Amino acid sequence: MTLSSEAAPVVRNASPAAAAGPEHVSEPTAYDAILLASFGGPEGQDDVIPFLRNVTRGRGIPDERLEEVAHHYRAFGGVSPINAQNRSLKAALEAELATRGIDLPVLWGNRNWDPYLPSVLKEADARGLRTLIAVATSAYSSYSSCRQYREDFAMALDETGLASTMTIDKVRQFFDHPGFVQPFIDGLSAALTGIREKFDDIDLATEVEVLFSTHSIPSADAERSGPSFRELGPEGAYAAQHKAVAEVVLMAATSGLEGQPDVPWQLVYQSRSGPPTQPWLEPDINDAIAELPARGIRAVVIVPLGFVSDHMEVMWDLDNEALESCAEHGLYGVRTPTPGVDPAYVAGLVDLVIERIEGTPAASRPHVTELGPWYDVCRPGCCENVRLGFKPAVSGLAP
Ligand SMILES: CC1=C(CCC(=O)O)c2cc3nc(cc4[nH]c(cc5[nH]c(cc1n2)c(C)c5CCC(=O)O)c(CCC(=O)O)c4C)C(CCC(=O)O)=C3C
Ligand SMILES: [Fe+2]
Repeated sequence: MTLSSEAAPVVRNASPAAAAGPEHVSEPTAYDAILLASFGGPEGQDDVIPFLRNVTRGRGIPDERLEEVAHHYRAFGGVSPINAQNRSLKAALEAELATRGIDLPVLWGNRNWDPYLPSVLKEADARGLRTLIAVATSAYSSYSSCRQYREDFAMALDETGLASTMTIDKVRQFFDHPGFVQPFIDGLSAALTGIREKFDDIDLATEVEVLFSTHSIPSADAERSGPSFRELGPEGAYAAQHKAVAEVVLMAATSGLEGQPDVPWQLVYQSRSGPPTQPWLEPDINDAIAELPARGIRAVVIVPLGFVSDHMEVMWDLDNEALESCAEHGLYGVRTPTPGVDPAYVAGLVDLVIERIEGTPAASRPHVTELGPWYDVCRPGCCENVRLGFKPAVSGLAP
């Protein structure tokens, strides 16, 4: 069943089974294909401005301003690492599905660059694939990392005329799924061991700081992240989810180290954009780094907790800018890996699809924080954008 496109604000294209399920978990569903949905990125210098126009569409940002953002991409030949990451991830998912004997095609579509979502939906329709389960390359709850994907699915269904014949559900936000979390634990554990080997006199409990870094978002978006009925503090589900995962990662990474040191840590934000008058989540990672020497810190581990793979934000804002900030302040700095195509992560994404096919009860769903397992179908008002206004979205419940 699909609700008509005029009927907003309502759930559109969430399968009736999904909408009817208990609070967290939808009914078992026989999906035809996985839709690997991502942000997209330019693949050459000529793509950069058209890509940025896509990202900022509807916000009237002049090309001159876009050129300022473009210099990150220009420095890498106009090529974002994100598409190569997604091609690898698609291949890894296909290999994992084949190993498990699961016959489920993986379609890859982006919000902001080729292959665009509408063309992928047309292809799916032509192949008779009409009940899709989306895996978005984004783990946490916020407008940019969840709802905007759901809105763009709804838009693509409208644009292609498939809204009444195709269903797009979406796996739960997987910030606390063990498959996503494990690569961060492994990376942090290796980095701390490496620091101990490099500086044999260093005290991990007083001279090292772990900076868990994620994308900053407007404070107004943070406040509205997650379902409106959950009291998760003024920075909403977005910050709460990151903090909860950071604690788990730190605990697991240090428990294997000799003496189980209590390593200081904080959640920091990066890649802020928007006008300076608009409040975004803080502290910025570079400001946080500047404060560290005065507290006797000698080494910093940057854990890119908000990123599923090596995006431009990781390559530029962390490896270029943040590690440079460390050097400027006389700090030894190291950045740990993103999940990328780590086998635990790939297997975890497949598990997230299987739990939807099987309708696994909430109690049996893996999750490593008290906040999860997150909802199969977004709750009323979830991650609404107060700046850009209401748009219909799939895979969510009406207020
Ligand atoms: C939370 C979050 C994620 C993580 C979730 C997810 O992974 O989806 C994310 C991912 C990404 N963001 C990306 C790139 C960009 N994001 C922009 C702008 C913005 N991002 C925001 C937030 C997020 N963004 C916000 C609140 C804005 C301001 C726009 C607004 O007011 O709503 C702009 C416009 C220019 C600018 O404003 O700087 C660009 C070019 C790329 C591709 C990188 C590559 O090529 O590797 C990726 C994966
Ligand atoms: Fe972004």
